[in-house]
Amino acid sequence: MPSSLSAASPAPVRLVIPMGDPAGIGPEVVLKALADDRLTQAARITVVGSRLLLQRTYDQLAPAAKMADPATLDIWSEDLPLETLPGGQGTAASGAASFGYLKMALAATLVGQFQGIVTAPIAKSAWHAAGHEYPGQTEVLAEAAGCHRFAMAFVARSPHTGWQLRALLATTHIPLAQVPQALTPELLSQKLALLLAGLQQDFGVSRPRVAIAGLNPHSGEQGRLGIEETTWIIPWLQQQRQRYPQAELVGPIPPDTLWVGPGQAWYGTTASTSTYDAYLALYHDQGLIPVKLMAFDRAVNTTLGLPFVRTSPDHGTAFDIAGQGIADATSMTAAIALALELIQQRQANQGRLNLGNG
Ligand SMILES: NC(=O)C1=CN([C@@H]2O[C@H](COP(=O)(O)OP(=O)(O)OC[C@H]3O[C@@H](n4cnc5c(N)ncnc54)[C@H](O)[C@@H]3O)[C@@H](O)[C@H]2O)C=CC1
Ligand SMILES: NCC(=O)COP(=O)(O)O
Repeated sequence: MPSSLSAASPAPVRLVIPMGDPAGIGPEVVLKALADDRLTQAARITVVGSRLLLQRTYDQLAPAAKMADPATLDIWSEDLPLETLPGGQGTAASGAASFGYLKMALAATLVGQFQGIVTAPIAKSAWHAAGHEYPGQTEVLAEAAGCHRFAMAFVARSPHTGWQLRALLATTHIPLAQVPQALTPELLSQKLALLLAGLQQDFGVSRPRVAIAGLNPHSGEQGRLGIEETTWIIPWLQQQRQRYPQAELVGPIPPDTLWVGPGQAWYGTTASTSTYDAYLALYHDQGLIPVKLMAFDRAVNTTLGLPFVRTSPDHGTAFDIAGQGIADATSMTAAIALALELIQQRQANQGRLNLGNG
């Protein structure tokens, strides 16, 4: 929990949480996270979902787990017949419901009712079954905000050392075979620009140091194990160094050794060889395997480039354990806490701008 959270913010921060797939662990982790008074005192939080389901989740699980009582929450309820939800699997009905919650939260955020959205997990397969062919929530948010440049980043603070891991994925939900075609100098330039802006504006890092992964084993071993590094990634990186003299851009680092420094800094096992303010991974699993290995219980997914703050837990709907009361809400709690931090940081930036203009 960041120490910067305070109930004494100048204006109450307003956050909205679409409840995610009703057949997954979203309702449970939302109620567990909202049992933390530090979060509910620091912001006015609205949940968009099914009041009936939240109540049923509370009635079934609260005796054994610390949960917010839905009666005490601000809930915008879009109720659905609970008998249409077979427990523990995503369906067209659950996908339609979670899509509807997201759209409702988004519409209210776009007209300024909320400064941030914390999305609980949805199942892409359930969305597709319901006819919503989006790769994920990120693309729905970006499209509605009219945002063509956006990026998926993961942030986690080590409970062992306090070090903050930040990783951005250059490509996300596409088949692995499409990654080499999808990766272009233009795309990487766009993602790097978003990362540097996010580090400076949202995380207060004025002279960012960023490590950029290679694509191939050993970063191509001088063309013997892949040619992308020599044909364009290394020349592209040279250009970016000239473009951003205030930043230190290191790479392409062999993708396996890239994560040695973060692992050491995360666990504090040995003196860290080298760490960076952020890591730019070229595809989903190149970034998310190490992030989840270190921080599955607490990493937060955040979207850079949107006009509002968006965070989400790093885990999915966990249909296999839904309704059992054993879902860990640490990542959901961290997602709400990070949203509050980012909103406070943006308010502080705005305050500085206003003072400068005055
Ligand atoms: N933020 C989001 O909306 C995300 C959604 N997904 C979606 O979730 C669905 C399931 O994806 P999976 O790959 O199975 O990942 P998953 O994260 O739902 O589950 C992976 C494993 O981790 C466990 N797990 C997950 N969250 C947990 C928690 N809070 N506490 C305890 N155990 C937990 C599950 O029981 C399962 O064994 C997919 O449809 C995927 O699209 C996946 C990742 C993020
Ligand atoms: N692997 C991250 C993930 O699935 C989250 O995607 P999104 O719904 O936040 O776009």
